[in-house]
Amino acid sequence: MRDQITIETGAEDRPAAGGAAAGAAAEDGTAGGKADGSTPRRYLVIHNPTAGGRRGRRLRAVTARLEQAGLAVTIRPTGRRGDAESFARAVQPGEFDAVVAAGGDGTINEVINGLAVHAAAGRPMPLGIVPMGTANVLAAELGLPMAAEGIAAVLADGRQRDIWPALANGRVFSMMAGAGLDARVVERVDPRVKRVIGTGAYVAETLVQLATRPDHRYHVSIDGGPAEEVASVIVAKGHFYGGRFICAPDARLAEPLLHVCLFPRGGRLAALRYVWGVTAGRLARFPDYRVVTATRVRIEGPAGEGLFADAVQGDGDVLARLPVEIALAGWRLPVLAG
Ligand SMILES: Nc1ncnc2c1ncn2[C@@H]1O[C@H](COP(=O)(O)OP(=O)(O)OP(=O)(O)O)[C@@H](O)[C@H]1O
Repeated sequence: MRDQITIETGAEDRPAAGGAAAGAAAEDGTAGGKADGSTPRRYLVIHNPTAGGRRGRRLRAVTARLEQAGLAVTIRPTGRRGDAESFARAVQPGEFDAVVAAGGDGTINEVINGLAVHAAAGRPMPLGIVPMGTANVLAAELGLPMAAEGIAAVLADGRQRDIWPALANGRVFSMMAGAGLDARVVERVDPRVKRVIGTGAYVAETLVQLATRPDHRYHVSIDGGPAEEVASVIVAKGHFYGGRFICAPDARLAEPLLHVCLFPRGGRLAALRYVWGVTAGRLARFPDYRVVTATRVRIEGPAGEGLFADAVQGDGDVLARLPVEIALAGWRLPVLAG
């Protein structure tokens, strides 16, 4: 059954769009495909070959298992930033039964932004995930396995769970968005260092930012209320942050609600204390730290003051610039997550 895996090398190799409409999301909660099994389910795998220090072996093991399970897999490698989103957006109704993002949280975020077009139009295309990044926060939040066998089993099983993404100035995020220290770290972290030392690169960049950055203030308005001044803010859709740290313990992907994490105190010492609180799991005990639920958040900040103070990170990449309007996207995305 070797011919059930197609690996594309360039745009000219891509099959024409179209094909039988198998239905993106079957009513039984599994990915589409004919009930009698006569047509193999077709998965498009969008692969970032540069993600996570090139964990290509994991993807090969996953696709081999999907092939054994009788699925038709098309692998479409990205060539540059933005490709993953374009590939996902270009999928035609009925062309594939699911789109699988093989990469880190940045690539998954791009694929979700591409799938947003289908979901918003009422034709949601299920998302699958092969976690291949540094932190893999979304995979952790969904409780996905990290080994090839487990990943393939979840994808082949086809069972779906709905998540409620959110928007930051029109860009979709699934896990979290933030302004302040973490956004600056995301903007400044060196991808080459990340490839070598993994999540340690974020720790190193956080220390650099703490040592060098001036103290910026941000104004956060929740559900149209009065603006509150903070040093940093994270708007969470899931409860994990930056790996397996927890900022918003009650945030759930399956709930259409934003959890706004407010870090009010300014200054380097306070920032260091918050970083320690997050990494040591002590944040909830800080009397000045608050988490507020919301459906709409506006963040204004030191736009134009330089030093990357106006970056807004979403799912671990810079997604927008301040001022930013954050709100629920208003549509659900089915995810192959067992
Ligand atoms: N072929 C490519 N070449 C360069 N950049 C790419 C390519 N494909 C995707 N990207 C971009 O690279 C960025 C990082 O990718 P991704 O998140 O998948 O991997 P990572 O950085 O190793 O993992 P993590 O986000 O978990 O740290 C994303 O923003 C994505 O848009």
